[in-house]
Amino acid sequence: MESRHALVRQPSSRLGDGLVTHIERSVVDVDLAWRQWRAYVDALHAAGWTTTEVEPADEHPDAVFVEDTMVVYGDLAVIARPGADSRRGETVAAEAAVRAHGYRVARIEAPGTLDGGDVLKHDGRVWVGIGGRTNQAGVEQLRQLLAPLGAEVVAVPVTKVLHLKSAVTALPDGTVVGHPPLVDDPDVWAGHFLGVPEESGAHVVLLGGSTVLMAASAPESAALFRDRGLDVVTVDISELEKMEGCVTCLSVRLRGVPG
Ligand SMILES: NC(=O)NCCC[C@H](N)C(=O)O
Repeated sequence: MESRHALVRQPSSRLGDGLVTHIERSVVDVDLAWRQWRAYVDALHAAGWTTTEVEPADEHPDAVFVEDTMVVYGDLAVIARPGADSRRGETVAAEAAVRAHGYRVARIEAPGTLDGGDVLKHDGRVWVGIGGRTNQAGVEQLRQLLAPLGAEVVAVPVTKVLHLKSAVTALPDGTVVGHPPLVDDPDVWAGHFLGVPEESGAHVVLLGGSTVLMAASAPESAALFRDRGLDVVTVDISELEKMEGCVTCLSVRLRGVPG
């Protein structure tokens, strides 16, 4: 069985000062955010995952969104170069954590930028969103780094939401799910795209087998997935959603056995 281990990172006490781009800023209850983050980590544990906490970075309000710090493929961790200046320093401790798990490490270098949240992987294909955070140079570097591992990197546009995985993620069978008004070009996944009725219904974390984790804010999408035979676990992440976060960006899933 594949390993099930995830990197997570505690929310900063300054979470409410994080970036918001496509939504209105609203007041974050940091204590509640903490409890919601704990419940998210508990949900991973309940599904059989173990976790490592990346060293906290209280000076980085967005550090809890640890997925953005890297792209893990096979035994290689590609350390991101976040598109937002305020997030650049988040990668240092994340790199240390993934190295400690035995992964080889490469880095996106200037002028490239790339956020992990812009990278959707399924079965040897790697779609990378070019938009507010990830640029063409970042995509080309990722293509070069992943080519020896057999991955096919496909660039896709992202203009309506923060990251590619704010728009689409993939179900266990490879069906790509997205809320149509927020997906730039669903034809990229022609024949494999499923529209969902809620924005956060587009965000699923694959927990193994037919189990997916998603936000409690998408009950109609959850019902749709249950009708397709999936086991759906939900968590309330309302305070993290206020900062444009979603279930995917709260962890880096390490599914392979490196080395
Ligand atoms: N992968 C993700 O969707 N990450 C969410 C990052 C939210 C954070 N406030 C940001 O703007 O960078």
